Amino acid sequence: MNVNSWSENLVIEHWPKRDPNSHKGNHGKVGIIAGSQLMPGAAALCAGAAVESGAGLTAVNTVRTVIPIVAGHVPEATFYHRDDDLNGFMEGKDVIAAGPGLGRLSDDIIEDLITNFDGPLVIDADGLYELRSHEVIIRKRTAPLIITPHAGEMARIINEDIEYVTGNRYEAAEKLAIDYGIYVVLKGPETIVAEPNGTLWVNHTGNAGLAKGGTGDVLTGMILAFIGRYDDIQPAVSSAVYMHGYAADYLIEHGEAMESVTASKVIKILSSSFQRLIN
Ligand SMILES: NC(=O)C1=CN([C@@H]2O[C@H](COP(=O)(O)OP(=O)(O)OC[C@H]3O[C@@H](n4cnc5c(N)ncnc54)[C@H](OP(=O)(O)O)[C@@H]3O)[C@@H](O)[C@H]2O)[C@@H](O)CC1
Ligand SMILES: Nc1ncnc2c1ncn2[C@@H]1O[C@H](COP(=O)(O)OP(=O)(O)O)[C@@H](O)[C@H]1O
Repeated sequence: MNVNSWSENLVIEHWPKRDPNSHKGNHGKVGIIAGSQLMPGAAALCAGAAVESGAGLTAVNTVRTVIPIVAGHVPEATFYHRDDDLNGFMEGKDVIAAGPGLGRLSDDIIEDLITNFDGPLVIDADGLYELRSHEVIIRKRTAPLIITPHAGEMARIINEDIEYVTGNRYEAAEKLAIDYGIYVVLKGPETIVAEPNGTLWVNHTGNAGLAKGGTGDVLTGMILAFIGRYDDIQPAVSSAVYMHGYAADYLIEHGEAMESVTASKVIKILSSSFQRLIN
């Protein structure tokens, strides 16, 4: 098994410099399909993390009632009604993430994206609920697919129990990545990024303060923004995972109690985390 560590030096080496002559269109036109009436926060956290991670243009596709809530938290985002034609939302997007707080009744959206969106696609959370039933269209897809399951979601995708996944993390991530030809981000302490060829990258940042609802939604927004800014998928995904954990570690260094780490605080400290490590 080919297991590597994604280190601080690799994050710095791959960090894309912001060209002084660039404009917003050069830093990723990213789309987020997230949120539902009872989970508006997932969309707000995902969009907030994308904006704070450097995405040039962030568009959010969500239900009508959730738009004012997300806009109140992320005025930089633009919006698209969930009921409107999905092709219109896909148009012009460099990368799309779908799933946080989506609810489990929106699988037609996931199927449509896998089949018809020709850029990198990130699927997380509720978007993963029926993933196993899409094996055939996933194998046919040519553009990159990145999935970000926690152990519970991974167990459902591979039809094993959670104990199997937690006891066989490397094997499970490697096998699924190769079988489906996708990038698998198996979350948890020491998150693993598996490439479609089976190469594994393990992350060593982060702490148990992250074990709280919403931090995965933040990671999805970061992965989305990083993919929008990088040339290659794996360095983007591994660096986003690294900086998500690094920001949580930085909160603890700043005197935050592990109990009081929140997804919103992770977003707020991203800027100084990037500043300390990179700039
Ligand atoms: N503010 C908002 O709007 C928020 C919205 N959110 C949205 O909620 C939606 C549901 O997402 P979810 O991950 O909470 O699904 P959920 O059905 O509980 O888990 C499925 C199974 O997996 C298990 N399991 C979970 N993690 C595990 C682990 N690390 N290691 C091992 N097992 C683990 C879990 O086990 P259990 O917790 O029962 O022990 C259960 O059996 C999703 O759309 C998300 O975006 C949240 O982000 C919160 C903030
Ligand atoms: N004990 C831990 N140590 C380090 N990172 C953790 C720990 N627990 C959770 N995390 C990280 O926090 C995030 C949780 O994501 P997820 O389970 O999808 O939560 P949610 O869906 O509520 O946002 C993941 O990035 C995971 O790697």
